[in-house]
Amino acid sequence: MKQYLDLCKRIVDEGEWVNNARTNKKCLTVINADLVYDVGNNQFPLVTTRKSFWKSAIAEVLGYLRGYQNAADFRALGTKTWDANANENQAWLNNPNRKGHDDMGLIYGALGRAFPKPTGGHVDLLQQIVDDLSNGIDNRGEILTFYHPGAFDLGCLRPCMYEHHFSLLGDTLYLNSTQRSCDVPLGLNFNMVQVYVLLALMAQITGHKAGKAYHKIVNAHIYEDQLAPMRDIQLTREPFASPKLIINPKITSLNDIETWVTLDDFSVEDYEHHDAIKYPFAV
Ligand SMILES: Nc1nc(=O)c2c([nH]1)NC[C@@H]1CN(c3ccc(C(=O)N[C@@H](CCC(=O)O)C(=O)O)cc3)CN21
Ligand SMILES: O=c1ccn([C@H]2C[C@H](O)[C@@H](COP(=O)(O)O)O2)c(=O)[nH]1
Repeated sequence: MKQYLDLCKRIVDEGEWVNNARTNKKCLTVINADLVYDVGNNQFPLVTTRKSFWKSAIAEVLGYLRGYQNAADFRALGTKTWDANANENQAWLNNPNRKGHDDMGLIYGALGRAFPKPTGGHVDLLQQIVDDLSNGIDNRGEILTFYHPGAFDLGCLRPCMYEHHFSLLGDTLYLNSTQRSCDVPLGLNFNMVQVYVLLALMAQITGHKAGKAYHKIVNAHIYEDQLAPMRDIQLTREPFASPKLIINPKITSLNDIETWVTLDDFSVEDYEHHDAIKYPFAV
């Protein structure tokens, strides 16, 4: 939580204004931030200086792992967070590749679970990584990537957290996640939860202890209309102690995640937080 607040404060104190053409908004921006989550010791990085809707964040991860590409599937899991990008973004609405209402196109897991090969066909990157790690193999390239520049015009948004690299040291699993662009008030509140949950789940289903997750952010920004609530409300609040995330121990395989896991398989204990803050969302 402290590292999150430090980053918010750094943007407010040292950020530079950058015009963003896609959203037509200005962003107060810094380059490079490195966050670390101690997953092995259950230091769940949930924001406490406002109410965090952590279930939505986990629903997004489950959708990515299942390769979903439709906002209705994300809603069925329990989050509406992809509705606006699927249905309100004018560039995507005008794109002839969009297949109707709620279609998100080739994004995130749709790529990671079926990455197109130059020679034709696809590779299921996630299944390969799960198989390797389950057999104790780390080939120094256990990389789940959602980044495919040739597919940018086939999806509603380029992936923000675009790469997750897993590593084994003995029986401990580590994760390095890379994010190219980060909406710190809204997106990062979720992305910290997601990096944490991804390592915890992958360790659980591949039979390893979870170590640390290292989260690299390149462009970290606050949109112009989010600055006042961040600076004048959220940053004036004292954080509470970190809560605990509990994951159903019956989740033991990728197939479980694909077939029966729901948000009921996750709970948070001892979550003390300040009131909700509704930040504007840039489509
Ligand atoms: N501008 C922008 N920021 C983002 O963080 C973002 C995107 N676009 N587009 C793709 C996804 C969608 N994400 C979202 C979308 C909405 C919320 C949001 O509205 N959060 C509210 C309420 C969440 C709820 O009730 O479930 C919040 O207070 O956190 C958060 C992340 C993260 N990503
Ligand atoms: O997981 C996510 C997804 C998206 N974001 C934010 C980062 C940016 O503010 C927008 C994406 O806009 P681009 O023009 O494609 O950079 O969404 C996030 O923080 N986390």
